[in-house]
Amino acid sequence: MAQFFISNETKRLRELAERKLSEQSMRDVPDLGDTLSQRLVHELQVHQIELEMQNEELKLEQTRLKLAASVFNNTYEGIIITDANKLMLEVNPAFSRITGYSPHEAIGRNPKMLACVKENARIYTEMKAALHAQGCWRGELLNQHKSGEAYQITLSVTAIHDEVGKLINYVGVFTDISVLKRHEAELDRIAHYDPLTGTPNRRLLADRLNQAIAHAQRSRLAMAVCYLDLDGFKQINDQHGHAMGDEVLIEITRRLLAILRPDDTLARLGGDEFVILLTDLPQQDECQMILSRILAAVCTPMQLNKHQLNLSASIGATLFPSDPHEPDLLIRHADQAMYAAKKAGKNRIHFYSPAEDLLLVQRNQNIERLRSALSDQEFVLHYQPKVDLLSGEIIGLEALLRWEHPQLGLLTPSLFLADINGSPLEVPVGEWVIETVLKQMSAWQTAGLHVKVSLNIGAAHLFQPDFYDQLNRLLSSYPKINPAHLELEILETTAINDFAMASEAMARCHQLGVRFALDDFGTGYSSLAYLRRLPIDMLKIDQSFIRDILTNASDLGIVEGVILMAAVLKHPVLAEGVETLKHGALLVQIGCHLCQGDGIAQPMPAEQIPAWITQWHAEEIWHTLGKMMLDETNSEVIVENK
Ligand SMILES: Nc1nc2c(ncn2[C@@H]2O[C@H](COP(=O)(O)OP(=O)(O)OP(=O)(O)O)[C@@H](O)[C@H]2O)c(=O)[nH]1
Repeated sequence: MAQFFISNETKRLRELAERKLSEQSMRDVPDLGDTLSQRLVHELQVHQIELEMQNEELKLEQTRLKLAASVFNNTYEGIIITDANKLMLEVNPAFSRITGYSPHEAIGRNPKMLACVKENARIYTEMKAALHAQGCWRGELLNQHKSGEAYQITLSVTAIHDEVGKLINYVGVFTDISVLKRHEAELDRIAHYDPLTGTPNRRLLADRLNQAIAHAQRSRLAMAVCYLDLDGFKQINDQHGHAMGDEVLIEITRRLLAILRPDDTLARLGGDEFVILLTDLPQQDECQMILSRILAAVCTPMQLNKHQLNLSASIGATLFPSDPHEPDLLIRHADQAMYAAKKAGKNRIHFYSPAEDLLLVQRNQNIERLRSALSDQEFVLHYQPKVDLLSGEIIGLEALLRWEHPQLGLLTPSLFLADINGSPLEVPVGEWVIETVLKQMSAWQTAGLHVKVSLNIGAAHLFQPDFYDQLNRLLSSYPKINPAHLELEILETTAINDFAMASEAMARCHQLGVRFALDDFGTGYSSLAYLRRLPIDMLKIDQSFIRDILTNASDLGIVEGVILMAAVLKHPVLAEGVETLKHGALLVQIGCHLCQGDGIAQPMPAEQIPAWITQWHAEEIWHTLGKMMLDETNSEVIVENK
């Protein structure tokens, strides 16, 4: 066969030489006639041209080969040439650089010696099929350096056939892409993982949640989306610094991962908020069990930098498919349930319930409506007088919130205050109340009416870090008002449940001159020791005790006890909810002469106050109370007491 090509090549060269000679002869060769010598000369000339041409072509070929050799030797890519049996015939220097094997160690062996064969098993099957069908393959493989270190390559393999189609060689060209892969992995890590804890971030959580939902649908086992938020984490940052806060988050992550199974997911959404996906749950009990273990793990005291920290968490959970919604909504439901756990007192697990959800939706609508009520100035304040039934003195007024609803008319707080409390509206509404009261006091003062006013302050408002500054700013803008004429009423439960915060906030505001009253006194079963340490100027006995004192001996007993307690604490005491003058008469008799209630005056708009005051002084009702006690009230009480 080679012979065939050689003679063909010879023939081609001869023809070319003949043609070249005939062109030349026409120009410069003298005509020697048709003799033997002429033919010989011709033959020689043709042969000479033939040799020159061969020489030329050899030079060209040599240049090409040199170039090919230079590429083979200098290219950055590793090159392997094998025989048809895939045994290496030639490798280039880049091969040795990448693989760690010298040509001597490689030649005669199968290139699989370079690879992590087990990891690449599927790829080899694909490669074999592609080489068979298309004569080439391109893809990625995991190789192992002579030193044992794994590295990733892209490889393209081409099958080489001879002129008649017989497979004679394979040529493989490969590049080490480990650095590229490491960069890729780094970018992936940055995009999908939380840098502090190394757990998936929100984006990866979305992927995992989709997978978990698909898995739950296939397996027919439930999946739980759980939202975990540490309780009081801000305080750890504030007390011990952000770096320590970070360490807490890392330690919490470690504890949670120790409990979760490999198929579960722990993601950090930011701050102290984590989402946990629990898969393959036969029932809710199982979920409850795992979450209880998680809660216990969070609560186990933590020793960090010589400090012992006691943490807890609030967890909300929802189960798919009983909560059959899309991923975003499942996370929102778990978040809502977590919020309910916080509201119920923290350090607990709460499961999402659609009925609760409905209530929440309604509440959010209500809050939105109340927000526009505030901006549209639909809130008003009514004022209820507080009097001394012994002297007849008006000791102050309590400002009470009302909503002048455009359709429903005047609404009392029992219809809307629950929606405001604990909502983002609590502070702005509270600030509106303080400002409106100060404005009103200022207007009354200008009209010659100097009267003390009290208002109710919610816990969330009082505990705002800038409450003192805000109050100070407001008081400064009404310099004619004596701060001691402003009284802030806080609930007994607020003061006691958050005793440290409450006493600190109250003490600071006290320095401004404002006074404090403890509202609903008696409902909190508070210890006297606690109450004694609060800067209180007035105790208000809750109206629930007052309402039935005329007919219920035990209520009367309680009120007598409360009055005694107030005396021990050396604070003035005022009875709220005095519905009739008879109640007032009895209260005076048992030692409480400061009263407030519909029996004296109902809450009224500010503009009616001056007229009421005039009338109160004119009627001098308090002078008749002593008679009332003797004639009627006493007898009723005595009957009951029996
Ligand atoms: N150390 C640290 N703190 C962070 C990080 N990201 C957010 N925070 C802080 O985490 C705190 C989250 O506080 P919240 O969850 O709002 O407050 P909390 O005190 O836990 O209150 P409750 O959840 O109601 O118990 C805030 O003080 C943030 O400034 C972080 O990467 N590291």
